[in-house]
Amino acid sequence: MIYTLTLNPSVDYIVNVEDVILGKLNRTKSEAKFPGGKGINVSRLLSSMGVNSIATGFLGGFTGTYVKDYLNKEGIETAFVEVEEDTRINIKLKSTDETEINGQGPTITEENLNRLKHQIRQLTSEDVLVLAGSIPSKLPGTIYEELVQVCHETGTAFVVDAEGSILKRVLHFRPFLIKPNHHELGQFFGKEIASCEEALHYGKKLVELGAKNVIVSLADKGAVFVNEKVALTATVPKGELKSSVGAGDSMVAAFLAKSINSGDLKEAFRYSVASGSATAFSIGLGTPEKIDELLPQVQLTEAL
Ligand SMILES: Nc1ncnc2c1ncn2[C@@H]1O[C@H](COP(=O)(O)OP(=O)(O)OP(=O)(O)O)[C@@H](O)[C@H]1O
Ligand SMILES: O=P(O)(O)OC[C@@]1(O)O[C@H](CO)[C@@H](O)[C@@H]1O
Repeated sequence: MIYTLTLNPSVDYIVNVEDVILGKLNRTKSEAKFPGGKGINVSRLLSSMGVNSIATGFLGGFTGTYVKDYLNKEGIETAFVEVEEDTRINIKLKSTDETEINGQGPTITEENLNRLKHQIRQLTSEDVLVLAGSIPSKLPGTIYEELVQVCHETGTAFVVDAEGSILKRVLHFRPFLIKPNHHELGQFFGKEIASCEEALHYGKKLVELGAKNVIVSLADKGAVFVNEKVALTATVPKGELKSSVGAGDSMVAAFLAKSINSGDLKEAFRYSVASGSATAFSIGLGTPEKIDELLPQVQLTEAL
């Protein structure tokens, strides 16, 4: 079974305002809300592709109930640890630019955390754990490392989608997949990374440091894939950017779904790029139909 772990889920409130004027009353042109948080987005995308997963992490209050009910209505099994305070609301403001304001999230007690650790300890070598998103400020900064250590002991394959400083701590445990964007990759190496060539160069270093498969996304500039056997660059489909929220998570979900079903990692990468763009061209997550429509625009080139 695939488990997705979102330590700090959210209700994403996506508002479209024509021209935001700070310090004034602005009215929305359109608005939408969705359950959010990176692991949750992975579960939702997997579900739309017919792949089951169990979503876990911490949820609380009326916003937590909204997230849980929404997922359950979509047929996604949940195993969240309930916390007392409300799950956060993250504002995604789409105007001429995209602006995000992410909340801090609820307090997580030691007992809450122990319950989660106990859950993760029950996973086996038959399972895959996707750890995605930031670590809430109330939790120890080493939590991913601790959980990944448990996966290492139980033989559970794991995927990490998180910022560079977190990646640094987990690479030696040999994640099945990591998916930094070019900013996160740059943060990892203390360099600015702006092209697919640079991303390939540093992506290969992540493989040397322990990652089994690495995808680096560069938004509309392309994406790269590296493992011990191949290095590929991909073109990215052209279209109207509606909201990139969840685009990276959609890449992770599609790669997992395809690689588990077919074992063909190149095709999984191609599908993953189409999936990222399907979401970027949608309000909310992309659909399998949209992914299939965009797939012909994703061309792979083997890098030397
Ligand atoms: N403007 C765009 N045009 C086409 N595709 C895009 C665009 N922006 C994002 N994508 C698609 O989404 C994928 C992920 O985008 P990006 O590199 O912004 O990742 P990310 O920063 O992890 O995303 P997120 O917004 O979810 O945090 C890209 O590889 C691409 O397939
Ligand atoms: O605050 P974090 O955990 O870094 O990111 C949370 C978040 O911005 O990421 C998802 C998109 O990837 C959204 O659904 C959610 O609001």
